[in-house]
Amino acid sequence: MTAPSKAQSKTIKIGSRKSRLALWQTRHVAALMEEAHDDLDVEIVTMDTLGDKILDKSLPEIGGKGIFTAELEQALMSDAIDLAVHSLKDLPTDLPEGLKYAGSPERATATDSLISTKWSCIDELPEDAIIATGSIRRRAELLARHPTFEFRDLRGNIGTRLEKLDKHGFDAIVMATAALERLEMHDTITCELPADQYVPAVGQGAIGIEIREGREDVEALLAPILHEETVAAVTAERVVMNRLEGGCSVPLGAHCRRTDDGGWRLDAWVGSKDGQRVLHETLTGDDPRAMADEAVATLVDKGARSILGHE
Ligand SMILES: NCc1[nH]cc(CCC(=O)O)c1CC(=O)O
Repeated sequence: MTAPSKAQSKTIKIGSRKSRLALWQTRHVAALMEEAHDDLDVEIVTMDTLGDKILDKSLPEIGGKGIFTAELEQALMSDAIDLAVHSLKDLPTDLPEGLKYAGSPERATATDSLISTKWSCIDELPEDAIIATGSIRRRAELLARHPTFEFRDLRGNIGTRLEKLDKHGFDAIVMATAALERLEMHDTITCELPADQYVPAVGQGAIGIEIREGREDVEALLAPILHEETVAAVTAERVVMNRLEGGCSVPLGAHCRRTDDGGWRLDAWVGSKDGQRVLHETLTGDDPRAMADEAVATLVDKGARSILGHE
């Protein structure tokens, strides 16, 4: 007998970072699991990661993969927690030996949004606008279309970032739409940047659940809360990132979504940090995984690796 009987109450420990967004996402997963299973007790275990502790450096400066995940991964490895909830965007594609990406619930909005108290949207910004963003992808994508914009680094949790907008006199900041929606700060959004022009980060807007390999018990509990379409889309995006060796330190975006006719569309974007050299592939079809392979092959053919600085 492997499945616990329904009458037996089971406790599952979910690991989470402590930020408001991380806790929102973890509570969301906990609620979905409790809804899907009678007699499941969910306990949330919070911890700080390197990315939470070091706030005075940019992400590429801190360097390395997994700066938001390593501490949670140690807890997974020792079974101190049964699953870890991440922003999928922060979960590297190559995971430590013995751990795996278990899937995602339904994705929220994947786009980036512009927030400004001075201007009504991106095309209204002055030529010398000062934009704050910690993301080299956002910077490169904005520079590709608006080469005269100036940039300032921006780190910290969402609340801190919003405070800095007026305090430092920035013209705008750019953040993930999903984060603002989840924290009920949708009102602060000045405009959403269209995903077919400003291609979002791989996995943006999706929650990623990580588990230890061999935990079939946890996989069985997760099965009813996973969203097939989301997993297919983000898996294609993660293939693009993995093949192009893109972490958060190279300007790379990939966005896969269903189209109105029931097919799929994949946008893959790579650029140089200054936005001067850009490749953007758009594919449609019915197999996201195959479309990812094709996008990578085309991008590599057109020189993606040299643009990203890998050769
Ligand atoms: N790297 C930080 C991070 N990781 C996930 C999100 C937002 C939520 C998401 O994309 O799912 C953010 C903030 C941001 O990009 O503005």
